[in-house]
Amino acid sequence: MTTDAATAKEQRRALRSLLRLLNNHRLMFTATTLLATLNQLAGIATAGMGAVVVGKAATGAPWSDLQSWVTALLVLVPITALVSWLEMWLVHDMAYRILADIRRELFQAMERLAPAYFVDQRGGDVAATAMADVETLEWFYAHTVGSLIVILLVPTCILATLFLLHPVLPWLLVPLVLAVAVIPALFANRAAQQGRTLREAVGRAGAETVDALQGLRELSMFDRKGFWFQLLEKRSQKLAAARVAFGRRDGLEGALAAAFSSLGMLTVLIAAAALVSRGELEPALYPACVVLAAAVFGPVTAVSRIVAGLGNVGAAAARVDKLLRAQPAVSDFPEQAPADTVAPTLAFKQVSFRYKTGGPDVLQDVSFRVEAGETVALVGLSGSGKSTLAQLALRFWDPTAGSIHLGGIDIKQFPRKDLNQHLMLVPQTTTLFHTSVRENIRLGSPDASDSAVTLAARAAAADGFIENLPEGYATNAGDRGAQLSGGQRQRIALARALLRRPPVLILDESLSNLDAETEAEVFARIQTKRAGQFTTLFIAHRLSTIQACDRILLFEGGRFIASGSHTELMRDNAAYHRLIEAQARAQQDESTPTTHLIPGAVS
Ligand SMILES: Nc1ncnc2c1ncn2[C@@H]1O[C@H](COP(=O)(O)OP(=O)(O)OP(=O)(O)O)[C@@H](O)[C@H]1O
Repeated sequence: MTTDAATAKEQRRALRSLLRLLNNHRLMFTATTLLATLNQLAGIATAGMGAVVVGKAATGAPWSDLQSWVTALLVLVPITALVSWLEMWLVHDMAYRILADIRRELFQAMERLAPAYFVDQRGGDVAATAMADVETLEWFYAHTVGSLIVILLVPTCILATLFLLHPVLPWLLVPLVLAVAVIPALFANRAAQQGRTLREAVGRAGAETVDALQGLRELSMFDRKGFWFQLLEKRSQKLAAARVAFGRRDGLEGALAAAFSSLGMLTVLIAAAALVSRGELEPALYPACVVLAAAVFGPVTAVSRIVAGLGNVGAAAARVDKLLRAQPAVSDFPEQAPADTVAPTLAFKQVSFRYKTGGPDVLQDVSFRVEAGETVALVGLSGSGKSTLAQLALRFWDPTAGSIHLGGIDIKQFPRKDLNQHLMLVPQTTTLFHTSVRENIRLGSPDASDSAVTLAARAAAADGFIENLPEGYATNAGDRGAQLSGGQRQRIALARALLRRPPVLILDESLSNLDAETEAEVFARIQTKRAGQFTTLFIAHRLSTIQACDRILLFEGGRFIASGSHTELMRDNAAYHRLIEAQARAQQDESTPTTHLIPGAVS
């Protein structure tokens, strides 16, 4: 099978799969299909009856002969308009309801797939699928599915009417009708490939635009705005070229359909004229024959145009379907919580992990246990696997080997929402939303009272600066927290986590943007709120934080190599000793950040 044919097959499968969404709107779909058929038939009947009136008037029929036709026409015209309006209304109502259903399914899929699946995806491209690709499907639901049913009904009715006028006439038309119907099939594979190129170009342009917007500051600083705008320009041109190529083929199909339609009408025009001159057809019916011959091509051409556009719609459907059917990195979250109460202990048992099959082992045979109420520091060189450990504990990924236990229970036995109740991660970089600081803190605890929010902010040492913001807790954090400093964003993220009172809390360099004094204050407040009761893991580079923890777990090259207090490790462990010496050297060097264990390792 050629690539084009495989693409077309994949798109047909995606479109078939999206047909299932009509099931929830069966009544509406039946009504719109009936209305579409009625609309077509009423339009053709109006044209046909008009032609009869013309024919009769031209052949000198008396007014009494015309009166009933004219009356019927006067009734039919407003009914046709009404049916047409109803059809347009209902068909779009149905289509946009289905688009809302698809977006709902897509957002559910994104939730299921996050975060592992999206590590390899471009945000703007995924956004283009959720917005532009879904919008493209409107054409499929509003103008394709019902119309394909109408194509079978309406031309059959017209050909039957022509048969009644003279049995030869429909047979002259059938081959040409079939030719018009077959044109899109001849171009289907090409159309599918062009549609795919077009949708990919839309996605890529979206991804590049989002990248540029998010990185405008960096592009400005490094004087690369021109380069990036050139790239955007190139993407735009590629998108335009994809649209032109699609339009050129689409236009050719349209021209061929128009040529066959005209040929069909011309054939009937000549043949009916010959029949009239031989006395086999009433002269008064001659205009009606020509009008019906033209009308038979109306729906066929319309559907041929619709099918010609299906390459674009099919490609959009394939992108939507791919996201809907993607498999999450972690599956089988059970429905039932394994226990009512869970002790806040965390244990890694012989855990190994690699991000990709065939990739390097990021963690190798890691085993350790953190007891309830302990405050532990995870320490190691940059890239030694500390963040990976934290993400495995949250089940963003599953270990390649070994297991992770919360309160003695394998975390695979927890439903996702339950696991998130017990275990919370404040990542290195956090996202604040374009809403008030209060709502940002309340993100994971929507029912929390204002005073609970204030207490959480206090525990994160965020209360002081929040109260000084122009509108206090009601101040908008800006787009992704743009109106706050890095340290302020980190403390809001910490308050957000503390508000949920997670039994096990992992802070992944979540205080790295704070100065040493503020970090020490935040650390002390966290300890006051949690020590002895809850378990806290600090992934940290700053010596003061590391020393203040009950225990230090040392990692090197993806392996857990030692555990103990600062004094014990300084005494017994050469690797730890080296790390601390590096820190001491850094402190002596004024040009080097003095508060970090690994120079330049703040990520
Ligand atoms: N999504 C990913 N896909 C493939 N490799 C990854 C991915 N994320 C991290 N890695 C790799 O895994 C290794 C461990 O990374 P990790 O972020 O866990 O280290 P870390 O100890 O937290 O480092 P740092 O202190 O700099 O934050 C690194 O070599 C990194 O390149």
